[in-house]
Amino acid sequence: MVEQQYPEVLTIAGSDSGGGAGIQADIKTMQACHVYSSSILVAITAQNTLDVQAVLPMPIKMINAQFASIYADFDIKAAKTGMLADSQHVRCVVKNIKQYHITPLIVDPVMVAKGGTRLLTQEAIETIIQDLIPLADIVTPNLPEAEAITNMRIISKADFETAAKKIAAMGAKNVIIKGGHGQGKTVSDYVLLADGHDFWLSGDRYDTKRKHGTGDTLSSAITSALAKGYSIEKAIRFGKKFVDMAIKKGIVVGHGHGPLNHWAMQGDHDEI
Ligand SMILES: Nc1ncnc2c1ncn2[C@@H]1O[C@H](COP(=O)(O)OP(=O)(O)O)[C@@H](O)[C@H]1O
Ligand SMILES: Cc1ncc(COP(=O)(O)O)c(N)n1
Repeated sequence: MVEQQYPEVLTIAGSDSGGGAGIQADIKTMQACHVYSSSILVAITAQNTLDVQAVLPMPIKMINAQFASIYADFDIKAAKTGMLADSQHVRCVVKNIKQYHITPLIVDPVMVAKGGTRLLTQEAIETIIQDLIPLADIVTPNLPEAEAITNMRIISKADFETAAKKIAAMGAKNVIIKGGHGQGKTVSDYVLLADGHDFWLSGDRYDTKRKHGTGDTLSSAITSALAKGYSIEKAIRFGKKFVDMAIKKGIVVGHGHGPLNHWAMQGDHDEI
């Protein structure tokens, strides 16, 4: 008999019944990155690749109970947040993050699903800014999320840099503004690190509608890499490579915004 230990990680997010985004994308990514994933469900969605058909936020008591269960038993090396539904649920998650001193923490401020359904109420954006972003080691907004958080339009490279500085001033240590919602042959994410060092992560923009769960996959790969002891910069670079491969080597599932291929880096033993 052989026993092995893997770094333990946690995702605090919503369930996607279609398996492409949310908790399911997180767990698949973490598994592929060879870390052990635990999960706290904040909301359940009835969802497929076409749209979100229904949303049910979990009772607050049940969220507190999940945190208590996890932290009574596991040695969580890194955690991430995803869909948090509304202000009350953001505040509940914040309370638990403080209570259990959860760090490093990656905050993916999920607001709207690819199909257009809101996954966070408008008023909760302010709660995320006030209460959650200051706790983030890394915050990973996409373009519309970064615009909502900073209340500015982001078009030019200079706009990305200004917006990232604004988010850093809100208390996030490191900021990634993802460029997936932009235009052009390449897709570029802008990274501003805590020490002021900044860089762009650019790659081919794949012409595909199979991009459901790209943000969840990126933030989960980064969380996994941090749990394995990578530096912030190395973890971010690894995350980008993981999501790039997972989009590039697509799989055929569903009739709409299809999921990614979380097996894409399997066998890449240098990286994983
Ligand atoms: N068409 C694409 N081709 C290659 N990479 C992409 C594409 N769309 C998004 N990405 C990458 O996927 C990650 C998530 O980006 P984005 O889609 O903007 O986030 P979200 O899923 O939160 O909306 C980023 O690293 C981005 O560069
Ligand atoms: C439960 C849940 N969490 C997150 C997303 C965002 O993923 P995407 O932007 O790819 O739709 C989603 N659709 N559902």
